[in-house]
Amino acid sequence: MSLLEISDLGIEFGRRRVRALDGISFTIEPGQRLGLIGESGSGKTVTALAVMGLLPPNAVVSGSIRLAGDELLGLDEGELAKRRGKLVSMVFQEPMTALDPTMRVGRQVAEVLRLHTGTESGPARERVVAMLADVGLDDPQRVADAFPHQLSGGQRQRAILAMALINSPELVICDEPTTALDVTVQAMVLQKLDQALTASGAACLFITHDLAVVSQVCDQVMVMLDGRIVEAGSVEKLFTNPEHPYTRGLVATARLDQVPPGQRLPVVEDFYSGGHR
Ligand SMILES: Nc1ncnc2c1ncn2[C@@H]1O[C@H](COP(=O)(O)OP(=O)(O)OP(=O)(O)O)[C@@H](O)[C@H]1O
Repeated sequence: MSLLEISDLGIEFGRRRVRALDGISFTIEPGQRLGLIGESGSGKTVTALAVMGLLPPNAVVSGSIRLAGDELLGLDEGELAKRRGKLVSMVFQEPMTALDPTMRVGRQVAEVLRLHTGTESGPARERVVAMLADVGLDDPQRVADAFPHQLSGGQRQRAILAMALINSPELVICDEPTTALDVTVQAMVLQKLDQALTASGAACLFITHDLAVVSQVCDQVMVMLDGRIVEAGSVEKLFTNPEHPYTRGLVATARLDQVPPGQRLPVVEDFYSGGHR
């Protein structure tokens, strides 16, 4: 049984039923890391939010999302909340919006642990500090006692990683987790993510604009364009033998070995107007 099985997932928004996802299907096996790459507005984030059960109320969803064998579509908020953080967790792009500015970082990570395991505060503190150390924070006691604004962007993003990993979820969804960081910090956070995923054996859906980033974390990748998956395969195959014209355009303009981390992919307009074929 696949860990995540998405079949013919469609999402439309609002009364005018604007289509954001057009019947996509894919699976993630336990421990597998799958990249989802595509330009802004192609539907990457709505795919992630659908799996988390966090779509806004004006979203009309069709198809099927099975996580660990259970159909998620149609579950009530209580059932979805039980799975969030424990079975599946998400790392968002902007750590400042994911962290509560008024609460010390250690307490925020401990809350996620307590919510799902009921761990008492003494042992929770120990687990939290150990987890902060695991994601590469040098002074985990100090970080645990700090408020978010007292940390650097890279430290905050690693605290978010700790929060996403503390309950050993089976699937971690990362939505542009390092886009807001500068290049050297980005590389370090990706390395810690890679190590933490390897240590826990968690699967990962990794959303990014960035060819270089996807190859650091994933071996399989899907290319999304206008709410559809237009190509999927191993990172190596995609970059050596891309089949879809859009993917060919991406690869032609951004050879993987020449893309510095942080560089954005060309957008579709560049492709159609720039003669990348
Ligand atoms: N709450 C909403 N109401 C209406 N339309 C929405 C809503 N959220 C997303 N959309 C639309 O769904 C489509 C897909 O958006 P999505 O955020 O998934 O793109 P993305 O690929 O993640 O882009 P980015 O890389 O910029 O985050 C877009 O056309 C967007 O305008």
